[in-house]
Amino acid sequence: MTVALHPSIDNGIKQGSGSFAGGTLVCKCSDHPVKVSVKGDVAHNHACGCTKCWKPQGATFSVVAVVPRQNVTVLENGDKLQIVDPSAVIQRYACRACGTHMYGRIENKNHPFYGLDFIHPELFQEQGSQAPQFAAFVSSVIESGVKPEQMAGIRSRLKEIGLEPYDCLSPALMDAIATHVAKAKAA
Ligand SMILES: N[C@@H](CCC(=O)N[C@@H](CSCO)C(=O)NCC(=O)O)C(=O)O
Ligand SMILES: [Zn+2]
Ligand SMILES: [Zn+2]
Repeated sequence: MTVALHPSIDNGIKQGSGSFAGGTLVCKCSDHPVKVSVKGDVAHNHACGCTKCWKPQGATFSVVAVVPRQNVTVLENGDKLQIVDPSAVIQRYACRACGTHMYGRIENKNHPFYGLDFIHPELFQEQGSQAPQFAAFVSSVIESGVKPEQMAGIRSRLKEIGLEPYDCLSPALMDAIATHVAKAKAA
């Protein structure tokens, strides 16, 4: 049986159009859904195995990307949003009714990713946003109950669909974080 990762990638990665102009993220509520507008395409889209990122029912990974925070605007039913964990680095705003995370925001101005919001592109009503590029925090799925002996199958399935598995972020993002830290130390 094929390993289930996430419904939006289990049947293969659908490439982005390359000209996605943005769209509207919609939560899972049939009544008064939360709607969030995002201007422009997403960046660094990836499958994430960490315990904190929102996953749809039954998924082992989330699919999460970043956008500039000034491009994110709550359009409708924002009164349903609440912060999941105010002490987390990424403050995730979730719908109180259905639990869907609509956006995650970093308020620490010294954080390497300050200025970027985390969103789940599968919630776009529109098609064509950037496809996932890699898989992050893969070993962390064990913290959600995956058995260590399942990891070889999970890593090989990720590679099969074109997502290189990493146990933290991708080398490019880890380099960006280290560069930020080095500059902060030198200042
Ligand atoms: N093993 C932990 C890892 C959690 C973690 O560090 N997650 C990252 C990536 S989330 C999007 O890629 C992170 O930056 N977290 C900060 C935060 O969640 O506030 C686990 O699985 O919980
Ligand atoms: Zn909802
Ligand atoms: Zn995550």
